[in-house]
Amino acid sequence: MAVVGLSGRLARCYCLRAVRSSLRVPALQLHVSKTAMGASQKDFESAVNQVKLLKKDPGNEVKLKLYALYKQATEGPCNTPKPGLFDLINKAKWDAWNALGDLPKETARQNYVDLVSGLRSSSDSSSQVKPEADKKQAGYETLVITSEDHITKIMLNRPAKKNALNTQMYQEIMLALEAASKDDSTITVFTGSGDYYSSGNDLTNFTDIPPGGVEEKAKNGAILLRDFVDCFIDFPKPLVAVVNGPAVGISVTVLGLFDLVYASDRATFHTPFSHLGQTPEGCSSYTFPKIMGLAKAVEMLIFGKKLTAGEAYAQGLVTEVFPDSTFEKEVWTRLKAYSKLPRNAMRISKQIIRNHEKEKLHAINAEESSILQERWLSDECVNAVMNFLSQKAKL
Ligand SMILES: CCCC/C=C/CC(=O)SCCNC(=O)CCNC(=O)[C@H](O)C(C)(C)COP(=O)(O)OP(=O)(O)OC[C@H]1O[C@@H](n2cnc3c(N)ncnc32)[C@H](O)[C@@H]1OP(=O)(O)O
Repeated sequence: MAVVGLSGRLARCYCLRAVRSSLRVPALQLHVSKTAMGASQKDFESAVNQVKLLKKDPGNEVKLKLYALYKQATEGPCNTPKPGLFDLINKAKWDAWNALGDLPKETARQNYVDLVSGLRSSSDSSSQVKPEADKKQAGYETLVITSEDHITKIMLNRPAKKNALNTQMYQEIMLALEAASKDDSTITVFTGSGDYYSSGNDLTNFTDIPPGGVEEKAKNGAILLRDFVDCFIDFPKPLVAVVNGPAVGISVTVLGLFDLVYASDRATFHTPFSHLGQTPEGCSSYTFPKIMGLAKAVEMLIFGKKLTAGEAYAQGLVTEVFPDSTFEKEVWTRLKAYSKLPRNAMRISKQIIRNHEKEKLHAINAEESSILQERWLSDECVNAVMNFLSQKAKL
């Protein structure tokens, strides 16, 4: 029977990954924040000096993070041969640096500065009260959330996996949106850490099969998807996407539910659903034709045409495109100005604009999720996911 076959193949995928992860040192996840404006060379040099003055030893894990960020900030991606298996210290340092992948130098520099600033405040801290600005919210593993200038920034933070959304990240985003809807910020911003905005659904989500088998997996996935997209439909404040790099799959489709989409000219927008044996989600089957017209929506959603930032702007999916070199600076200057506008007026205006369609969007979301539940069990989808996972397996 087809289902038994699929289940077996997914189980084999799972084993492949288990072997693979047992052979590899886990990637370091850097939970450091990147403030709105990039750190200057002077800030970076000052942070390098401050490390020497720390009163408390920060421990090996943090020292490795500092080492890796320093190397990435000064030399770029890891460019030295991997040390031998028994050269433990140099191997740990190499692994930490290598785990940063293509993280841009400026981001590494900023993350270094933020990490040192966190270390300084925790080492001087006991008696000090943290300033209101730039508070990093604790308790999230896949996100870095900061609040500054009445802006809550939710940064997807799995740069080594191109910010692919795993189950934990979906859940944390829902929690973060719930918290942001109630905090005193005026606007909420999504962005990505590293060179990608997001590579969409983490395809390894498909490998973790529960005792109820692939049907239960698909059912849980559909519930998660529906709940996740509902949070965007219902979000009451202006929601802004700062698309710092390529965006794939669900990270593109939900953009139709955002109020502003600012893109770097490095960003691309790709929804390869047919290639993956899947179908549109995030209400894109409705929002995309409405935003860009049926012909262009079909090109993206059925034929998987990848748009440049300029094309996405021309088709109305993106509000404005900025040169990558000035992207962060220009966008955050703009957002800081907007965040000073009266909070209630913005919230009520959003309600007036969006409320007519809420019910319809919820119905569309339910339908898209239920269709995907079936799709995930199809041969087409299973083969596409297996194909990706086996190409990426480094055995
Ligand atoms: C429950 C709700 C479900 C909602 C459903 C949503 C549908 C979608 O979102 S469909 C879109 C799914 N995404 C993709 O198909 C993208 C897959 N990834 C890629 O094609 C490529 O990785 C890339 C084009 C994004 C980047 O290629 P590049 O060569 O630059 O880098 P890589 O070496 O491939 O990636 C680095 C690292 O990251 C891992 N990774 C990247 N994307 C994903 C992903 N979507 N899922 C899982 N893992 C991903 C990749 O495997 C590499 O990991 P390793 O360094 O460990 O090999």
